[in-house]
Amino acid sequence: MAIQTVGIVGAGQMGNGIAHVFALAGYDVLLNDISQDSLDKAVALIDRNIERQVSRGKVSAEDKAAAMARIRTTLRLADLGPTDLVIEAATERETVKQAIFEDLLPHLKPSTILTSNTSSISITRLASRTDRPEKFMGFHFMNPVPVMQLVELIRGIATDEETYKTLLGVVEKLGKTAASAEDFPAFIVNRILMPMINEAVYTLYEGVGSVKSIDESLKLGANHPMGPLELADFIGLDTCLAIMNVLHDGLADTKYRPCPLLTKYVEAGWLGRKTQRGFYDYRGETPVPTR
Ligand SMILES: CC(=O)CC(=O)SCCNC(=O)CCNC(=O)[C@H](O)C(C)(C)COP(=O)(O)OP(=O)(O)OC[C@H]1O[C@@H](n2cnc3c(N)ncnc32)[C@H](O)[C@@H]1OP(=O)(O)O
Ligand SMILES: NC(=O)C1=CN([C@@H]2O[C@H](COP(=O)(O)OP(=O)(O)OC[C@H]3O[C@@H](n4cnc5c(N)ncnc54)[C@H](OP(=O)(O)O)[C@@H]3O)[C@@H](O)[C@H]2O)C=CC1
Repeated sequence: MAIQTVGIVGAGQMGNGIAHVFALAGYDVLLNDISQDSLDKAVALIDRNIERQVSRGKVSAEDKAAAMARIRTTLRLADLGPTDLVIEAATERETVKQAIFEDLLPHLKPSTILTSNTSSISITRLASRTDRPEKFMGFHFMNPVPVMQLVELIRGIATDEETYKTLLGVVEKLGKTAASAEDFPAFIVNRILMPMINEAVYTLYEGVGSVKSIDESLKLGANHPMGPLELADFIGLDTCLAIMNVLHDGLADTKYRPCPLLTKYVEAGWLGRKTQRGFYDYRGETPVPTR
């Protein structure tokens, strides 16, 4: 199936990155959020990020102007009805995602492919509550979307071959690389990455190391581009906790129990970079560890 128009639900860090790469690849993008402020911030951020690509000679000024002209925003979910592909990238909470699909379904044309950028939630379960489980897939981009090469494609139990092949073609057009994962809690990347991050939080909780020593150890001792606590702040501590809860509940194994310190940070509203405070405090000129 040919895809030209793409609706994106949720204009947070993932939604704006996804809009950025789709617009640059020539797709018409309609970005939706519940807050006008989030939509405005997302468009301003996309503009800044593409401008940086222009200044580095990676994108031409004409291509930037064309991409920005392809991005429209709306507060009304129903406006996404006529799009060919919908990518849901709202908060990592199953009830939020289910409500979005429920509200969207009456407005969708029958051929629209529905996808979720969820980090962990069952694609089969989300799909089963829609009228088109065969046209439903997990479409999992990595953060920051304009930089990361991988897209995980997750087929639910009912996803048909045409939907899978269509999304494979989209990933190719974006210039990214697809990896297929089976539909089990947190798929591949987060099944492996998130327990490591959670273990880093336990290492902090038990006093084995400080924020600084844990991050430095993994950066200098294992060549990770970011330390695990810095990466957790970058992803969002609410999202990290949500993924650990899905692993814990879905696999029923105590080895996935979320660290109580991670829960405490989320309960404090210290969600990482997006709220200016997490394992680091970002309110000053340079990040300062909070423990
Ligand atoms: C939770 C999930 O469900 C799944 C996930 O996404 S898990 C998270 C996966 N992501 C990671 O693991 C990221 C780990 N970190 C990294 O790879 C690197 O630190 C990084 C790519 C983010 C930054 O790299 P760096 O070398 O330290 O910084 P920097 O030189 O400033 O950036 C490299 C490039 O990325 C771009 N960039 C960095 N952050 C960006 C952002 N948020 N948005 C857009 N572009 C960005 C920079 O402009 C720069 O571009 P050029 O090559 O054109 O100069
Ligand atoms: N962060 C990461 O590294 C990655 C995250 N993901 C997944 O992507 C999704 C989004 O994550 P991320 O962008 O980090 O989260 P953010 O918190 O940055 O953004 C979520 C956005 O969704 C909006 N939103 C909430 N409810 C609705 C709704 N009903 N309709 C429309 N928009 C809504 C929020 O609005 P408001 O702020 O106004 O509440 C916010 O703008 C999650 O499923 C996450 O697991 C996938 C890969 C990587």
